[in-house]
Amino acid sequence: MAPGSDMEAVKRAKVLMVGAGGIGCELLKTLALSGFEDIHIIDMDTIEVSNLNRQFLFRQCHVGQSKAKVARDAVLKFRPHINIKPYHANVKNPEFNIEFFKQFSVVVNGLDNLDARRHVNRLCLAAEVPLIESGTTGFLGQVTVHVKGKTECYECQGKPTPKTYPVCTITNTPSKFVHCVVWAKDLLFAKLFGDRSQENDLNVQSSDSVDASKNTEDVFERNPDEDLENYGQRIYDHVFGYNIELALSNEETWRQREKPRPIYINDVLPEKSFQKNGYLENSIDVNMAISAMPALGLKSPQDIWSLAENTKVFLEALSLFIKKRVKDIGNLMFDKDDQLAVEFVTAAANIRASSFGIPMHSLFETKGIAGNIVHAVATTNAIIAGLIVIEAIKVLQGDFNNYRMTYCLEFPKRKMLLMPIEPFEANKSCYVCSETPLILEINTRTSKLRDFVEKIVRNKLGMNLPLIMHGANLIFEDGDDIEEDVASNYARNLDKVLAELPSPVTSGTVLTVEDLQQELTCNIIIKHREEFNEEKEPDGMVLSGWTERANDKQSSNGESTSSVLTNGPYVASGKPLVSGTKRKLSEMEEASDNSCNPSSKSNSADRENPQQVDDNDVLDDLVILEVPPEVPKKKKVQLSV
Ligand SMILES: Nc1ncnc2c1ncn2[C@@H]1O[C@H](COP(=O)(O)OP(=O)(O)OP(=O)(O)O)[C@@H](O)[C@H]1O
Ligand SMILES: [Zn+2]
Repeated sequence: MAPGSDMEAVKRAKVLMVGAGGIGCELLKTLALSGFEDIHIIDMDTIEVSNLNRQFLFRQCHVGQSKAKVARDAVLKFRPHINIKPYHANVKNPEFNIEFFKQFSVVVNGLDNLDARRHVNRLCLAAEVPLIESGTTGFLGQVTVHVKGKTECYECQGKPTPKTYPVCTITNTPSKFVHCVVWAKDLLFAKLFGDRSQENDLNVQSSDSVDASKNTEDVFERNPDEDLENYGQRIYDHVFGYNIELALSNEETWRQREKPRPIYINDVLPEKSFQKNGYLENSIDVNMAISAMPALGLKSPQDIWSLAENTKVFLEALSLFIKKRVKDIGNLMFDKDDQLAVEFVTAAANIRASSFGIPMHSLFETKGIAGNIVHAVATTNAIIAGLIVIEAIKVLQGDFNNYRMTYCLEFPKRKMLLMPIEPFEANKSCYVCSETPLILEINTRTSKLRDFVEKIVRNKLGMNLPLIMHGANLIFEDGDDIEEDVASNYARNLDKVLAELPSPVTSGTVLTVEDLQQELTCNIIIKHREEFNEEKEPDGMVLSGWTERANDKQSSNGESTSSVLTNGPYVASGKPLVSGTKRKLSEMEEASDNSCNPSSKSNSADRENPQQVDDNDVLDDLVILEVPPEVPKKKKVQLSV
């Protein structure tokens, strides 16, 4: 319960809690027990069995029900007289507009993805409602306070891009198991079962291998009269045998690297023992999740399968997708909760690993890597929830001098497990909370409006329902209520290159991009540029102006400083809130690893410092900096007395 003097503000407050998962359950309980009496909850999910170990407001009997509603009911049992209003919905829905947000005294987030966090940040800014943000990953966590006009907004600091890898490392020169998993998941799985119209680097081999592109054009298509067994073997031999042979033909690549070994099915299963086992014929219990393992006698997800077992799982899973899930093919995205997908990816990653002399892993481990899973720690969620409530109370009291962003560390430093830091002031060039224009370097003669909308407006700027204007001309708009002829006009525009739009976009053009729901407007100055570096600038365009980089340099990292944290990972301020799901290979880039250059063999051992959470490459939800921010160079908020 909040101290007596705080109680009035707490009792009167109307709180919006977004997300009723790991942090949200703790938060709702702590809010209720601290004296809050009017709480609205938005969560779009239903309860899953896997939530029960830490989302303690939920029980087995609630599986399948709305998290927001069940959380409300659970808390009303011990605080029956308070008002809790649940919304089983996506916070990005239009009903949660600025007017809706304005009714609240404070918004508290218990979310798990960047997209929703950015959206809530924008609505809080527009509605002028204070926001308390939070995030946890394993033992690490953080809480930040965002009050318009007083502190930075959630987006004032650049969000780190998730851990990424150069395309050539994935396609040609994997050196770690994670590279094989990314290949299996984002290339092979996507190629066989995903949207075939999407670009896919699976076939990229050495640039001089003319045959590669010729031969691989149709290889993933199943011929109409081809039986499943032949198809599976053909794919196997192509990706693990033929493609590796091709890669080997580029001798320069292997001058300083271990050569991979091509693997053909006849080498692994000379007797075609999988046929004898009847792997294609096993009937599947329709009530069970479709799985390749039972028919092959593989029981434990913790076991590391042999090459032969991986080969059988590969063939069986491929066959099951075609026999049992043919409707999904063409639309599938890898999902860590899809057993058959995990089996296929595990097998494919292991076979590739074996080819490159990389140790193989179990299905359990592969699932963790492929799904970016960092196991949640209930106590971290509880600590973070407590800190959120403490900051919410300060915000309600207007106790501006005492706002703190707080980091929860894995190991105590100077006997402190929680690191409180004064909040930063707003970044004057933040495109979200200031009006600074952005600059986009782009090839206006080759890039289509669609590329601009997808890569910049949606991905980089996080806009939900964008509207794009060139002067007074509307060139694109998204929404349900657009008339048919206008919509088909926009659709035509999307397929045009920028310079050939009805009002041509060329160097010097200023585009205005708006999201009315988020009440966000940005001006983007276009600069034509002919060429881009495929590895370093995979989008084929570069957005700047928002001095994310400058901030990074200024802040912490350079001058900041507490020696307190020097040896350990440090959770960067305001950052750990990046979603770690479904990355495209085209977005992949790993700054320190330029393995495309054959002479720059990456020294993975150097990078495998167990102190840095880096390696298993599973920590996408949290940003770890190697240098701690003690005395941030970035200006702190001027505290008024
Ligand atoms: N756009 C959104 N609108 C509403 N709720 C959201 C939105 N995005 C995420 N959430 C909710 O935020 C919560 C985050 O909780 P948490 O991180 O514990 O994830 P989880 O889905 O419960 O667990 P896990 O990902 O480990 O299975 C989830 O309940 C999720 O439904
Ligand atoms: Zn900002």
